Parts: sequence; structure tokens; C-alpha cells
Amino acid sequence: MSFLQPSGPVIDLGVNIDHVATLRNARGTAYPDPIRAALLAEQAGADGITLHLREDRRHIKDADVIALAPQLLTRMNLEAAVTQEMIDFACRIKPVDVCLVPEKRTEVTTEGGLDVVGNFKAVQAAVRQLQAEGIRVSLFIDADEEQIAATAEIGAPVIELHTGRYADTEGAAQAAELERIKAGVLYGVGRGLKVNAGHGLHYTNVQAIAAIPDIAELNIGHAIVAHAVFVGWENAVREMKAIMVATRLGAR
Ligand SMILES: CC(=O)[C@@H](O)[C@H](O)COP(=O)(O)O
Ligand SMILES: NCC(=O)COP(=O)(O)O
Repeated sequence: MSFLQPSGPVIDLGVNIDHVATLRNARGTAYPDPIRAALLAEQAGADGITLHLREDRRHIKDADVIALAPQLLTRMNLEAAVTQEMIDFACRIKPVDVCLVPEKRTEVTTEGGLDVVGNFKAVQAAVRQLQAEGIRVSLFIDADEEQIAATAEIGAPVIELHTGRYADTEGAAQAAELERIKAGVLYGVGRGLKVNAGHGLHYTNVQAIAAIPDIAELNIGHAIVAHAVFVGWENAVREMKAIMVATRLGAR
């Protein structure tokens, strides 16, 4: 090991393949195949593959999750709502990670984090059932001390901080949101949690988030799928990973 090389992973990229499936489902075709996208993303530098099996199955279908699980070389991060159907399904698949997320049928995309405080007992039961199967559980929450503390109290070892509001704002509002995320990261790490982040991150807003030293992993999907239209899927993954790693190394 050289003194110039930091030890351990720099920062992980979880590539979210949901919107490859959105495109497929728009025409009811078999293409583009999210499984192929996942395997190519791994070859292009993804450290994991994230996919969200929504209750309305608007993008990822049960069959996608079932087909992908045995083929992944990295790890699957399955996003799921806190419903008995989803928890039972995840327990059958046994991905390395399950990220529990809030869901509204009418939302265009995930609005805000899971209310762990307000749904403590239901989230605790879901976490316990998943952990009994050896699954590492992450909670997708806002960078809010009460939500982070509730996660630690439940015993989930990972949080993913929702970066949607950071992504949707600019100027002073975005700067304030960034500070909130930084404080959340520090608080989470102080509570012994692995801290990930994601939602709405793209090629020109990811830098400030990737520079936060204690964030372990970013999950990014929509922007990579969109950029792939112009540069190709593997290049889009490579570019995002390169930006994240260069930013993190530059921030050290
Ligand atoms: C929970 C989350 O942030 C991701 O699943 C992402 O939102 C992509 O899926 P949707 O666009 O369906 O919300
Ligand atoms: N959990 C966030 C995620 O997986 C990707 O969200 P997005 O980049 O598609 O907004």
C-alpha cells in the first residue's frame, strides 16, 4: 500500500436500473433489457445494482428481480415499500441489501424519506423479518436527526439519505439542503450507521454530495439512463463513477 493511495473503497456507485424498465414497459417490448443493463453496468464499474419493485410494478417487475438475483457479480440493493407482500418477496429473493422506501401510488417519483418515527413498529417488524434472513437493511430517509436516531434504535445498520430536495433546488436553498445532508451524514456515522445517499443526482450536481467524506455509496439511476441515450450505457456508468471517484479523491 502506498501512502498516496487511500485504503478501502473510495466511494461506491449503485446503478439504479428502474428506468431501463420504464423504457421497456412504455412499448411492452422485451427491450431494453434491465438485466443486460445491470450486467453491463457491473462491467463498467458499478459497485452494486439498485432496483425498486414498486407496488404498482410501473417499471421493475417481479420476474426482473428473480432473473437478476443469481446473475449479479456485485450485489443487489432491492428497494421496497414497507408492506407484507414486499417484505415476504424480498425474503424469498435474499438480496444483499434491502432499502425500505416510502411509496405513494400517485407520485411520479419517491417524494421524501420514510417516516421511521411515525411508523416505528411497522418498520421495526419489517427490519426484523429481513434481518432474520441475513439481509442488510437500509432505510431511505430524510437527513433528519429524529429519523436517523429512530433507524439506529430499530437496529437497521444503513441509511440512505434522500437527496431529492438538494437536486430540485438551487442557490441558497440548495446550499442549506447540502448543509442539512452533511449534518445528517455526521450524525448517522456518529450513531454507527453506514450512510449512503441518492435520488435526483446527475452529472453536474453529484460533486458536492460525492465530496462528503463519510458517504459510502450513491445510488443513481434516472440521470445515467438519460445520459446513456447520448453516450451509450457503459460510458454513462463509467463517466458517473469517474466523477464520483475524482471528486472524493480531490476532497481528501
Ligand atoms: C427510492 C428511490 O429513490 C428510487 O427508487 C428512485 O426513485 C427511482 O424510482 P422512481 O423513479 O420510481 O421513484
Ligand atoms: N435511491 C435512489 C436511487 O436509487 C436512484 O434515484 P434516481 O437517480 O433515479 O433519482
